[in-house]
Amino acid sequence: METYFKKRYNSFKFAFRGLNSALRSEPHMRLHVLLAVGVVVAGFLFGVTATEWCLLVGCMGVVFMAEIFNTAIETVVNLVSPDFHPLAGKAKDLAAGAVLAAAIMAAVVGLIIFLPYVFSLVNNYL
Ligand SMILES: Nc1ncnc2c1ncn2[C@@H]1O[C@H](COP(=O)(O)OP(=O)(O)OP(=O)(O)O)[C@@H](O)[C@H]1O
Repeated sequence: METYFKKRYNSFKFAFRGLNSALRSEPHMRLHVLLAVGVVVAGFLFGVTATEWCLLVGCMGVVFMAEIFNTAIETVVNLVSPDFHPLAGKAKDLAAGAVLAAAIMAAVVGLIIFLPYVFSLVNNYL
């Protein structure tokens, strides 16, 4: 039983090490976190609904996840193919494309949620 809990504890420890490594080594990851903080601040300022919070948090999670997978794929590609190879390039381009797709979708969801709040704020001041 102790071994079971020790293994689970280690799994979490390794996963947090992965998160820490992504944050420390990836400038893009830090940018995503900065943008997410901006979204959370805007969410509180505009008083978005519970459903809107769920959508925003879901989008942030998908972007973080895509960026971390992208980093993992880049790392493995660098390990197995340090020299130039078209397939290595394709794998990295695909992983980067996944991040871009997630970021575009998150931006669209953000605009759909926040634009009406911004418009009503502007209308109140006009
Ligand atoms: N071993 C390789 N063989 C062929 N093309 C490669 C190789 N390594 C990188 N590339 C090409 O260069 C691009 C940039 O690769 P790089 O490893 O610099 O990632 P990056 O853009 O710095 O990623 P990030 O900024 O997320 O760390 C890749 O998307 C790919 O097109």
